[in-house]
This record gives sequence, C-alpha cells and structure tokens, in this order.
Amino acid sequence: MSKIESTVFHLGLNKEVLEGAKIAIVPGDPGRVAKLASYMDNPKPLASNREYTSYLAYVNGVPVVVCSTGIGGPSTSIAVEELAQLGVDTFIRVGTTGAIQENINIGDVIIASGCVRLDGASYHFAPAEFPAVANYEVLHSLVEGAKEAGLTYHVGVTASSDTFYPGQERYDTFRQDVPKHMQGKMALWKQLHVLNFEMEGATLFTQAASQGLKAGMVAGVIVNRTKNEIPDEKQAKIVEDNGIKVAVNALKTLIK
Ligand SMILES: O=P(O)(O)O[C@H]1O[C@H](CO)[C@@H](O)[C@H]1O
Ligand SMILES: O=c1cc[nH]c(=O)[nH]1
Repeated sequence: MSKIESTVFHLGLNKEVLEGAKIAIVPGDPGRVAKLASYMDNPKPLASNREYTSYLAYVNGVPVVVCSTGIGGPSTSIAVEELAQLGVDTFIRVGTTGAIQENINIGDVIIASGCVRLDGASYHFAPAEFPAVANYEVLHSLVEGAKEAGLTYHVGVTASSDTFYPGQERYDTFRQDVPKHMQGKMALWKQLHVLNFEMEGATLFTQAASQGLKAGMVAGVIVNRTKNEIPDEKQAKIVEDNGIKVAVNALKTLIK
C-alpha cells in the first residue's frame, strides 16, 4: 500500500507520521491542540483538515498523538475510527464543560465515569442497553493526574448532549425558550446526580468500549449552570489548562 493510500480520509494522517503512537489526546477544539502538545516534549504539527488538527509529541520518549474531534458525536466518531485504524487504542478526551451541581466551581475538573447518551452517534455503535463507560485504567490515571495537579476534581456521570442549547436546556437570549419536550431535563439530570453537560463523551465511551478500545475524559468547568447560562470566553481559555494538566499527568501513569 502506498503512503497516500494509507492516509486516512479525514484526519490526513498515516502510520508513518504517528511513529507507532498508541495513545491519543482528543480535545474538541482544534485551537487547543497546539497548546496541549506544548505541555509535552518536542511537539510537531502533523495535519489540519476540516475540524481535525493534529500534533505529535512525546512523554518520556513515547509518542502521543493530539487530535481535535470538533464539536459533537459524529465528528468525534470519525476521529476515533481513523485513529484506531492507525493503531491508537487509548483515548483521553480533554474538554470543557458546564457543571449542573451547585457544589462544583469554575476551575474544578470533572472526570467522567460514564455518560448519559443524549447523543445520536453512540447508537450507531451499540444499542441503548449498552453503557457509555470510561475505561477503568484511564479513569484511574486521570484521578491520579488531578491529584498531582492539586486540582479539585469530581468523578461521576456526565450528560453528553448533541446540542449546546436545547439539549442542555439553555433558555438563550434569542428565544428565551426551549422546546417543551426538553423542558425540565436539567433538573432531572441534576436530581439523578449527573455532574455536568458536554457534547462528545457518550459517543467516545460507547464507541471505545464496544470496540475493545480504552477511553477516559477530563473536562475543565467553565460555567456553573445553576448560576449562569453562557460561559465567559476569556475564563474558559484559562480553565481549559486545568484539564490539559490532568491529562498530561495521566499520560505519565498510563505510559508506566
Ligand atoms: O471544549 P470542547 O472539548 O469542545 O468541549 C465542549 O465545548 C463545546 C461546546 O462549547 C463542546 O464540544 C463541548 O463538549
Ligand atoms: O455548558 C457547557 C460548557 C461547555 N460545553 C458544553 O457542552 N456545555
């Protein structure tokens, strides 16, 4: 197979440039990729196509690929699929999130043990009965990573919604409303001890667990939805570093 033929369609990567990397860090935002890679050794840009920006970097001499997923399950599923085709078997999502419990503060990190499947893409991998769960080893490494970073962390269930507005019950300034069938959902998840909302975890966890891959997720809290609807952009950029620190620490444990 030629080099061109072995380049995966969306990510623009091939096995040669990944240098045998088995671990991928997968943030949603392409703008987070260079920053994430800069926390590791010898970061180098690999490719940029659509929402997929990628870098290769090293932790204790071991290659790690950093590749954005874009927002939501469909684009995430493509990133995971194509990275797996190239030999990656372990995924750490580094995201941002909105907390829905009063006791969780901006700047804390949430480490998901599982996700409520409020997405569509996860159902293309496994039926509703299949749980969207984190891999224990990756979850454990993230907890150790948060302790090492000295951050306040919360481990529990995340709600992963396909939409940022109605699915997270945002009564935004445009409509001041959400469709009736979505009303009361935030209170429901809150009552069920769900910690937060984000948009990719359910797809990542279901896809990975159902295919024998390992996945975990850490997300920096950029808004508390019991107090505010919309995050502050500047604050979000600062807080995203907390998730990055936890993930990079976790890599050291995983690589050991
Ligand atoms: O910061 P990222 O990783 O993109 O994660 C969160 O931010 C986006 C919404 O603003 C969604 O992708 C959500 O999951
Ligand atoms: O509230 C939030 C913040 C970040 N990402 C989300 O999906 N929701």
